Amino acid sequence: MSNTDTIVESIEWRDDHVRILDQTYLPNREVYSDIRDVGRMWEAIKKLRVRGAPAIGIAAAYGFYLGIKELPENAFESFWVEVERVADYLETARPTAVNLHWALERLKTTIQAHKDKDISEIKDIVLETAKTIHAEDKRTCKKIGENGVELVPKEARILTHCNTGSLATGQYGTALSVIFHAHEEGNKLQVWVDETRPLLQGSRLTSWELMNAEIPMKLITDSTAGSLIRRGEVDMVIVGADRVASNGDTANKIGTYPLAVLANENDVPFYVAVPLSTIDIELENGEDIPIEERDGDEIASFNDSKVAPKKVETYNPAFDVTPHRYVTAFITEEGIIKPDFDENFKALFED
Ligand SMILES: CSC[C@H]1O[C@H](OP(=O)(O)O)[C@H](O)[C@@H]1O
Repeated sequence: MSNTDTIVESIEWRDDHVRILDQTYLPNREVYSDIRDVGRMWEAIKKLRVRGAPAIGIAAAYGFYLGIKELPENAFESFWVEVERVADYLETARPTAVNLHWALERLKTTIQAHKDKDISEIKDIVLETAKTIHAEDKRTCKKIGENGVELVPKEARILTHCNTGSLATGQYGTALSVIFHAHEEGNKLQVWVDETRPLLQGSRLTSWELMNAEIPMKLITDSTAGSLIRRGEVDMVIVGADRVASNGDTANKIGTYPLAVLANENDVPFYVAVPLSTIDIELENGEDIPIEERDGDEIASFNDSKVAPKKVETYNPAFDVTPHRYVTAFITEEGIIKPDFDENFKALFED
């Protein structure tokens, strides 16, 4: 068994509930939580107990099932009203990662096609579709990793931002899947891991995943990345994404945009690893991507102790948008997508 097959799974359907690895406790404790209702799933997504665009989509799909599974089976009209309400409720958990919306739309479209069936059958279809979305994502992320290996030099110093590993997806990850697979192929890697303030997905989660996989890495502050790039100590940057517009403008964790500009300025390739489920093909460009603004206390406190004066004013956007001109290529399950992104993405989405 290759060591990529032993990579952790952050979310799992178990008989009648969802089991998640609660990422807010990592890396110090591996705490698993059983989620049995849609309200708990909404809270888990909101608090980043489960996080990362693909994982959020999978979690929302299971959450949707949890939200409808107890609905009465003899009240047809109110069932369909509740279906919309549950989907709308889950959509409010986090606005930027398009996978949340994509998964819910896919579930609603699927059951619309079975409107003539009994409610109990429709509930079963929802659960089966959620499991399919989950299984597809594992295969998709493995493929992203396999496709990305061709871009990784035999010896490479790779910089990455936030967490894009198995924890952020069904398994393997996106940008980290490329790193896992290149390592598996025998490439000599060293990964620069941005800590990724304020929630430290890099230091807490990416470090944990890479050390578990025994991949050489060094943890750095976000503000160190620029001088490493300037000094020629970074051979490539690979990040994930939360929403990609049809022209290639990319929303990702805050701090991605400056990395892209610095990589471009220093002729370092900047890659975005992303499943097609994160591409919002209806969106013309990145201007209208909703950017989640989170509680300022995430900046003003650390481990429940204040690191800023009481009542300090804050601004805490969780994502930024990188214009497509700074992206060298996208690494997807369908292969490497180079400019013109508009044309090439549309070709991928043609029926
Ligand atoms: C593979 S998607 C990972 C993506 O999601 C992260 O955001 P968050 O930790 O807030 O869910 C970050 O933007 C990653 O690139």
